[in-house]
Amino acid sequence: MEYRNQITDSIYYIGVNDRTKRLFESSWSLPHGVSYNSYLLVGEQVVLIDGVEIGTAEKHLSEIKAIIGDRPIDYLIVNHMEPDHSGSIGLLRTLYPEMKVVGNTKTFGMLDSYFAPIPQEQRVVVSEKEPLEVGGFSFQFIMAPMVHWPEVMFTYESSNNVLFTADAFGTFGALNGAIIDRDMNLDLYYEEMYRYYACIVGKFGSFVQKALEKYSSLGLSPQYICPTHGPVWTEHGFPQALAIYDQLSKYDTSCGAVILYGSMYGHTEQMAEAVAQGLAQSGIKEIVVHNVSTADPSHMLRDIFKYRALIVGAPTYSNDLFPPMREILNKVALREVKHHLIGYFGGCTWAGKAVKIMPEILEKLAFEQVTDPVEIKGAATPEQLAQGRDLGAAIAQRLLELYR
Ligand SMILES: Cc1cc2nc3c(=O)[nH]c(=O)nc-3n(C[C@H](O)[C@H](O)[C@H](O)COP(=O)(O)O)c2cc1C
Repeated sequence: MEYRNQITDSIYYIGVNDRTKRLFESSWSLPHGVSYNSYLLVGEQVVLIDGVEIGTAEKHLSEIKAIIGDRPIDYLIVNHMEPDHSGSIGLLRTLYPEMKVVGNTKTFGMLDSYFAPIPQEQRVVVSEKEPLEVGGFSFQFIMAPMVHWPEVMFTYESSNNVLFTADAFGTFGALNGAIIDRDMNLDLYYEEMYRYYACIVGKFGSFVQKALEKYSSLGLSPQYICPTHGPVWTEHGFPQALAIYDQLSKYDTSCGAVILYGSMYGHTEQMAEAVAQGLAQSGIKEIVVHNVSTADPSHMLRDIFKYRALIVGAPTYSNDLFPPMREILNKVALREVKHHLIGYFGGCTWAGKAVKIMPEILEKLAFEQVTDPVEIKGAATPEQLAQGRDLGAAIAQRLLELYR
């Protein structure tokens, strides 16, 4: 007998795993793959909630066919227009030309920019005040703007008591057999959630907070929470997923430090080691050191979202800051990371620019600078290495004050 991933009597999981793509959004590594989650509601009428990335559309369509055969899809609800979910809409509309498309006004603005115009009579424009009753299902819509993109909305289906949350509560990691959280070991998905949040949602903390407040004010207690990536959540795993999203969107961090250094010939690296020693000798146990030239940017961002202190060090390069350091600091600035402690150091051989340029970049981040920078020319002297250890110790002391 064929197996289908059924969540309730009328809701099927029809998402697709992608273990081929190497970089999500052409930017973020996928060592454990990713799932594009999509849901099919089969009642008196058929309702599809979100689609998949176009490269995986064939698998998605064959699953739809296996469930509904020749029945049409009557409605497509679009919670999120990012092409990893909306990429297959053009194809779906070709195959199901009568299908009505459900979205808010912003959704339709985006649909019009990506696809051939949808006839007016097939557009169902919804809002928080305009629920939708179709096919024996009762849908309510909760706008969640900028929980990644401006048009994002959550859809609540009350007869099944299921909430569809677009990218919110999503995580990297393909689904390896099981779909629902209670049927799998969640360690990997929670860990990947930090990386997913930092890279994908990280800039929009205040919007995530607003969406979480709205969700809690509605007093819903859904039996399933269905995001567009990663496991389907129940009361078994959802509290921890919610806690991670809440913590990260408040920029709440733990007592620890991330050292990012760039180094071509090892001199700046030696200073990074000294700073790490200073932190460790002062009692900080959570210390992560990344070489910006070789580290995965998603790992650096994840760790910056986890830990309170950031210490950066790089050499001067053609009268500028070593380019890989500029790149990662741009990524940090883009995410509007808040409430961090900062320290920095740099090097040169003839005219030190790195330590002059760094404050211009770091100023925009508005982090708390704990102590003066350390600058080296050529190789660090024993005194300069001691200053590096002191820099680490000063940051450790401030961390310990904050997390006493
Ligand atoms: C391509 C290149 C460009 C550099 N440009 C400058 C510069 O503009 N000003 C300067 O004082 N040093 C410059 N340096 C020297 C480095 O800043 C110096 O060698 C530093 O110690 C390198 O640190 P590292 O050993 O951690 O790589 C340059 C070095 C290289 C390889």
